[in-house]
Amino acid sequence: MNRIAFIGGGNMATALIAGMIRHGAQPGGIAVAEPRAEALQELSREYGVATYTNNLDAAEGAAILVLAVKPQMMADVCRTLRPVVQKYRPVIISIAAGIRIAQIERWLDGALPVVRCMPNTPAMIGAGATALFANGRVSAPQRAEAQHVLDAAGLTVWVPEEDQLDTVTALSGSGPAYFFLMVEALENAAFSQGLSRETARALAAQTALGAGRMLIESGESAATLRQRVTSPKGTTQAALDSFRNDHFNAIVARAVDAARRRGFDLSEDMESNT
Ligand SMILES: NC(=O)C1=CN([C@@H]2O[C@H](COP(=O)(O)OP(=O)(O)OC[C@H]3O[C@@H](n4cnc5c(N)ncnc54)[C@H](OP(=O)(O)O)[C@@H]3O)[C@@H](O)[C@H]2O)C=CC1
Ligand SMILES: O=C(O)[C@@H]1CCC=N1
Repeated sequence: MNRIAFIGGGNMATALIAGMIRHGAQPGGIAVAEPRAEALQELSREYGVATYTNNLDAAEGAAILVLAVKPQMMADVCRTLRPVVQKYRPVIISIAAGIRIAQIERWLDGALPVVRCMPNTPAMIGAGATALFANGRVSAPQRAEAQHVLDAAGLTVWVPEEDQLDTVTALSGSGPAYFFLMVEALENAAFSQGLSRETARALAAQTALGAGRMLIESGESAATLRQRVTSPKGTTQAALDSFRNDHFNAIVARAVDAARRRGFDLSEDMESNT
């Protein structure tokens, strides 16, 4: 694997680095730049990667540059990286929600190979889901390298249009939070009916795990698996009827649309602020 540098050493960068190391990447080939000294110490101690407080030092000579800072930081971070990017012309991988490839190229001052992707936090345990999109300047070997980095975090899929990444962000990027919210709500409902907090939490979490594994391992659709739980006129039917009466599908569709629109707004905000 070519030398890779991460700009930003927060949650997602750490998750991706952990995956790469688990899959046999050499720590010496991974550099991370990050302002927080404690985060750098932890990355160095845990994974043995090279750590820097200066972005340019980390990016020096890298063939792959992963931009893993908040969307609001992207313009400033890209501008400071210009000299090293123009010198080495690495493939750029951006994981920032909303930020467009055209913006990244403009902030980095030139036409560059850029892969924009959207991973999610289950990458921390190798169970991530990532969608990727590459611009026309990404070569086949660079595309394979980008995929290799994200493969270490879990499932990867390529999407044919960049705009689809806003929907991906609203689905799988933010999605873990929706399932956590559901588990919290189930836990609270069972607690209010008299189960202990501990028991409610354990049963809700294990139910999420079991349902998730069945979705992946059974090869059957969510609808089929749902129907198999639902005895006619039984308890599940009562709950599902209640969800339906409360317009569950419409609630979810509105939430996913809000997330998608927020992704679009994040890039627009950067236009007005930069
Ligand atoms: N969290 C998630 O579920 C997902 C996040 N993403 C995307 O990943 C990106 C990172 O998110 P996440 O890891 O959650 O955020 P974090 O805040 O955990 O990580 C970002 C890191 O970048 C550091 N940083 C800030 N300024 C700079 C700078 N100028 N140069 C280098 N590093 C800097 C931050 O340090 P400090 O804390 O000191 O500011 C922080 O440690 C975002 O763009 C987000 O949209 C994508 C998919 C899922
Ligand atoms: O909430 C966010 O903006 C980021 C992107 C996807 C998940 N977390």
